[in-house]
Amino acid sequence: MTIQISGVRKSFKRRGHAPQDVLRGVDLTIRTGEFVSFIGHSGCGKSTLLNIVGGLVKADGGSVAVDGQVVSGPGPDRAMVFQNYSLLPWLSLLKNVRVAVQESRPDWKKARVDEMVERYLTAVSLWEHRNKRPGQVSGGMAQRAAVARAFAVAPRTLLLDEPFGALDALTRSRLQQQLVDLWDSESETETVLMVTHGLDEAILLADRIVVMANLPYPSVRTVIDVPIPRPRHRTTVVHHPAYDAIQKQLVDLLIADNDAERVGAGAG
Ligand SMILES: Nc1ncnc2c1ncn2[C@@H]1O[C@H](COP(=O)(O)OP(=O)(O)OP(=O)(O)O)[C@@H](O)[C@H]1O
Repeated sequence: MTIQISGVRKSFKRRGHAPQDVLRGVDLTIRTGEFVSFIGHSGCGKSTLLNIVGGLVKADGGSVAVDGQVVSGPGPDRAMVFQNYSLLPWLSLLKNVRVAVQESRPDWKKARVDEMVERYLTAVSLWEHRNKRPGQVSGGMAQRAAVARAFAVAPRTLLLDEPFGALDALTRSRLQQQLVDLWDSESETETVLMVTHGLDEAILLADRIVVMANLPYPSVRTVIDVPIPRPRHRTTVVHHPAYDAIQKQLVDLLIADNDAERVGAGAG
């Protein structure tokens, strides 16, 4: 499904201050089947943009259209995964996934719900832990349950907001692989948008990396193609001839943005 982001603007009111512009005219087209990462300094509006695409936050201006339909709220075609799992702590992993599927897909028969819940809890190796509550499992397992929950509603687009940011490096790398495997599998999920702070994670996973700019002009700074063929593996991807150049470009852009923000803050 094509996601067309056109002139999206957003500002937030701040008590005792002028409203803060968080996004000033974002234009971006995301094609069906793409994996797009969003990177930029803290506070540059990455989560806000993802939430606008997810229909959780309303833009002040501009629009997001999915396959030509303007987004006016959340929908089962777009599932989100957040850094803090956002599982319901009083429900088992199984019930967390099942409740989400039942709410998102009220038209599905029980057999279809059960099949999707089992398929994705099994795919993330949690079926035998399905009766445990989130507080009884590790952070990595809880995040796997959140990933299973997102895939189980069969969204065509997955929106990931720093999903692995709170995990240790080893767990993070396993989950990155599981995510790509699920995306590559026969899942209905075609397109992935992922906010990340990890340059390596962005290069490993993305077809394109959207670098967001900070104040004084928060928007899309540039979009970088990652022409590294799939399947990619973290141990080999770093040896690809394009890897170092992309990493350097990202570092340079982020440093330049830091400097621009300092100048902007000084001028203001
Ligand atoms: N609901 C809100 N009310 C007021 N301000 C908000 C709200 N949501 C976000 N902001 C502000 O908007 C700016 C952008 O926030 P956002 O979370 O989109 O940034 P981000 O790039 O995702 O940051 P991070 O990388 O730290 O998660 C921040 O200054 C934040 O404080």
